[in-house]
Amino acid sequence: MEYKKVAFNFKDIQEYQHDILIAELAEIGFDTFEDTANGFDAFIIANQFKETALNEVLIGFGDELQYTYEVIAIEPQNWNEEWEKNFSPLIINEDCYVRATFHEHHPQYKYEIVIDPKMAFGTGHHQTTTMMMLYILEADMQDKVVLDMGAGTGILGILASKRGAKEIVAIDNDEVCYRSAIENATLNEITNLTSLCGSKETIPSVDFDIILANINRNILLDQISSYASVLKEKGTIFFSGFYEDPDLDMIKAHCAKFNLTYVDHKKIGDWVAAQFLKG
Ligand SMILES: C[S@@+](CC[C@H](N)C(=O)[O-])C[C@H]1O[C@@H](n2cnc3c(N)ncnc32)[C@H](O)[C@@H]1O
Repeated sequence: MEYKKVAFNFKDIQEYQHDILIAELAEIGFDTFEDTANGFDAFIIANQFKETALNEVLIGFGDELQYTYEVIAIEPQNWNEEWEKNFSPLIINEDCYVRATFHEHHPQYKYEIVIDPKMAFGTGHHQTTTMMMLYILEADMQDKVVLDMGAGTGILGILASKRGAKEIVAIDNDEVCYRSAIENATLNEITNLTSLCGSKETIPSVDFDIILANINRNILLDQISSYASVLKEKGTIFFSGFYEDPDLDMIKAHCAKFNLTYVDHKKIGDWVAAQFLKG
């Protein structure tokens, strides 16, 4: 997935202006923001970036804001190269071992997952993936029908399968991830995972027992109603890809509109994962 970064520099931006601007940028598709010394960087999927929309937002501030900005294309990262350079096998909760094809096989672990990430996200090392894996390890997965939304490498669906899930539908809107999930399922001899390329409109009309979605706050807010409509009564959703403040409260409030009740959440570093129950 190609991204663009818009690097903003401000002269004396007030906190309330900073918050309003971020909220308005989120409305036009920016999904991640990182504060910098003199402003912040805002990230957007490259083909969603429209400079006219950005300028309309900025014009709305009139003379209140003095700023400069620069639009920078972010090269798609070759996660595989990065991973091979830096990756060591990962152990989660003592019984789950994630390794690459070039690492040694260790049969003593109850759940061994082999991942070849190529350009897809999902090796278990990112805090959001780790927390989702912890939820999967704690949950009852036996015979469950699972949706893995924003599947990346397919790591979450693969773990769900190894924990006894009956059927997994993995969906990603990135063609590379869609193929990566198929390849990784094969590497792990998983035969009950179907990988689909698409987004919320691709979700099949199946009654899911469990939904896994590690994406980002804005996409989750946009897709929660679709998840709620295919989740069984008393089914569970595990979300990640967002921060505690203000994202968790926004997600809780939106879930409540669709009869999804907050159960609990985990936090590692700045990242959060949360569990909701239908009903
Ligand atoms: C943070 S990664 C998570 C990957 C993996 N599930 C994990 O937990 O490590 C988010 C994934 O969501 C996918 N994605 C982003 N927007 C999406 C959308 N609208 N519909 C489906 N997938 C999306 C991205 O391509 C990416 O692979």
